[in-house]
Amino acid sequence: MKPPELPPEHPSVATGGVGVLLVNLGTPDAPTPDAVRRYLAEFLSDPRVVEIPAIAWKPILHGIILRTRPAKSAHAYSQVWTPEGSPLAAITAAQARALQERLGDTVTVDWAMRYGNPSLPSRLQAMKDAGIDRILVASLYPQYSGATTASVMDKLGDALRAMRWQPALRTLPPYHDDPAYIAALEEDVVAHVSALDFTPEVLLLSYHGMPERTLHLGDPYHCHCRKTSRLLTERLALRLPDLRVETSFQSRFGRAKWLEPATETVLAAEAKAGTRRLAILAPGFSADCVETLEELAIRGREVFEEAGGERLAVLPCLNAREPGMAMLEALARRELSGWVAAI
Ligand SMILES: C=CC1=C(C)c2cc3[nH]c(cc4nc(cc5[nH]c(cc1n2)c(C)c5CCC(=O)O)C(CCC(=O)O)=C4C)c(C)c3C=C
Ligand SMILES: [Fe+2]
Ligand SMILES: [Fe+2]
Repeated sequence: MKPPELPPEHPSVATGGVGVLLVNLGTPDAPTPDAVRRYLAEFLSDPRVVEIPAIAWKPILHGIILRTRPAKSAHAYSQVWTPEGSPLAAITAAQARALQERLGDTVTVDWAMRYGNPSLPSRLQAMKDAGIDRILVASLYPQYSGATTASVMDKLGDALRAMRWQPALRTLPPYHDDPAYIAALEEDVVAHVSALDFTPEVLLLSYHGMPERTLHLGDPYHCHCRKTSRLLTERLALRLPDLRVETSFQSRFGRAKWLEPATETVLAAEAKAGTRRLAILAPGFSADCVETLEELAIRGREVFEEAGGERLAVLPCLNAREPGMAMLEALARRELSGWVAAI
């Protein structure tokens, strides 16, 4: 039977598209104190990130932190800023372009940030307006934590609540122990370590820290990090048998106890104990950012060298290079199954 014709004044409606929305944490729009203050105000007001009751936290945030930290952080950002903007945004955009290439034009790939720009609600709406009504939201956090993965889910819920006509969504599960992720890290570490002009004695796997309390409250983040380290260590033992692999947590914030050991403590302790050549990898970051390029490669290096270390290599994150993109393609194809015929 012929479908009834739409009345002539009916607007055309785009539907039926499938998309992937890559999401990362977010970053300031510029390496200036004002832009950093705007970014930190949004980020540090998220109760998933700072789990202190608002009545106690707001005066500290607005009275102290947002008055002092933006200038310090803006200096850190200005040391790593690129012609394409913040490294985190530039690399996430490059990952989206590379994934688009790999998936072909049956799937539309876009990217968004949890905090700052391009915002998650704006890109979700833009995809829906373009007729993409089945969307895989892929948060680029291999290890689950309430502060990251769950916060993206909260924001998605907020965005959906404001939409009359919602797209169907799928979300990428944490992939901390996925063989494709471990294989990408293994391949990348072996390639980078073999290309160094020195042989590191130690590979330090440095993850972003979290308040220790979150572990006791049931957040699986610490276990996910430890499992990634264990699986990667097992693989590397076969390829680089003389390399000792250690794990640490960086980026401590505030006065509470954070997960240990702290990266800077390990860097100093290793150097003092006689380690002269060390490589660091940050497997929990899918893209290089201020935490790897400034905190590890600039400040971490100072700590290691001041304690007697001689050579430090900060290995790049998976970024948009082949091993990491092959992994993202494999994860995306798996999660899109049934939505797209044999892509
Ligand atoms: C209570 C504070 C913070 C928690 C908890 C936290 C968790 C967390 N963060 C990442 C990933 C990134 N964090 C980045 C920067 C950053 N993180 C915090 C604080 C907490 N993070 C601050 C204040 C900042 C800004 C920089 C600074 O002022 O020191 C970044 C880099 C962003 C960039 O623009 O380059 C990433 C990525 C994870 C994975 C995580 C919990 C697991
Ligand atoms: Fe952070
Ligand atoms: Fe940091």
